[in-house]
Amino acid sequence: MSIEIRNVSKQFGDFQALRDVSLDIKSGELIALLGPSGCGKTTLLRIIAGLETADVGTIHFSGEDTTDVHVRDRNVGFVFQHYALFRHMTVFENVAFGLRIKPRKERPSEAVIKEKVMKLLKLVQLDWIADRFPSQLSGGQRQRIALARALAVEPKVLLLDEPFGALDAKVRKELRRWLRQLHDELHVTSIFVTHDQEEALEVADRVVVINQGKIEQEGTPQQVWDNPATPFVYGFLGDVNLFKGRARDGRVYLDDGMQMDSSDASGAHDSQAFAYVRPHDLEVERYSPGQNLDAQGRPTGIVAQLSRAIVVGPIARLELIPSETTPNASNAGEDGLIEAQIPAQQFKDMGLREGETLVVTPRRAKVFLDEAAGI
Ligand SMILES: Nc1ncnc2c1ncn2[C@@H]1O[C@H](COP(=O)(O)OP(=O)(O)OP(=O)(O)O)[C@@H](O)[C@H]1O
Repeated sequence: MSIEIRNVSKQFGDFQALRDVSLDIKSGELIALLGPSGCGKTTLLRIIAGLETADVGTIHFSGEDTTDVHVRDRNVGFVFQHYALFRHMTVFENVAFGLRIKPRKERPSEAVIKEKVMKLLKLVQLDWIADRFPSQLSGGQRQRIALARALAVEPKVLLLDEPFGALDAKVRKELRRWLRQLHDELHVTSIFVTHDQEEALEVADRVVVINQGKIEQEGTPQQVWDNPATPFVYGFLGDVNLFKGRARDGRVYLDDGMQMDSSDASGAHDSQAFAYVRPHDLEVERYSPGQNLDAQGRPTGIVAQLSRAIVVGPIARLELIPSETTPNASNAGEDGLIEAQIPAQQFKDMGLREGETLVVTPRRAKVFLDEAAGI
């Protein structure tokens, strides 16, 4: 079943939770709604489910307006972060619940229920604990049972609200891989709410980034990662250094003294510029005088002191303090640090030591201009 969301807005008192949200979800797609706490993800999910009504806008399921369709007739399955399984029922009975409460005419026979529940328990790889009670399960097992229970009534749409939010990192990782495999088998149109960018990028066919009730960007995980459309998306998708400066005629002059060409700045006359550089897109070299200048004597990298190196596994995370900043420079992180990431092997081969002076040069930067701030 496809879902068409058109111009949906929702207000709670004075607070605008959703602003003119439009989104098309294809049948069988797995979509991640990604955004910070309070951005409106759950509200959108609840409106799709019919648990909440939009002030403005419509939701269509496969072209059919759902406005007057009651939540129980929408054929939607849910899994929430704290999905309370019925404590007094076994795993088997929990999964069978949705089938047993169907009206008599639609209710399957006991034999069919048994077959179906056991098939679902096999699918979530928990058929061996059918007789246990929820209190005897781990958190990850409980969420898999919650998913089996949601799937028992063969929903056309599956809504998952931070389903792995309460679990530890290792189990989360296992379950998200497992959810992806399950989705590839069943192809139920699914919407997955998360504030964890890694989870969204790994699981979804398409990621929808939401901020303050508005869609900032939508696209495949790769599109969104490679080309964040706004500073917000850049910042939300992972660690990033922000360098401020000014841009003129395709060239960016950062407050740290570094300059670079950027096609993002081609139309700039004299605008404020914000250059975003991911830690692994910074090249790190040992400093020697004059070495960070190009043929015309213009600085291409930032001279900085290595204040801290954290080497864990294959990656070395370097924290650097820029040496030459103009008085009003407020660059990189809020604490003024630049973060670079290089392979741990390179770190060892270079024999870097804390306190050394290095040069960091962006291999790749995305520049956003604030024309309004131009002179
Ligand atoms: N019934 C309600 N009454 C008043 N305000 C509400 C109601 N439901 C949600 N809100 C507000 O709307 C905003 C969006 O809430 P929502 O639950 O959609 O956010 P979210 O992105 O899912 O956040 P989280 O990740 O923390 O669950 C929040 O500021 C919340 O306080």
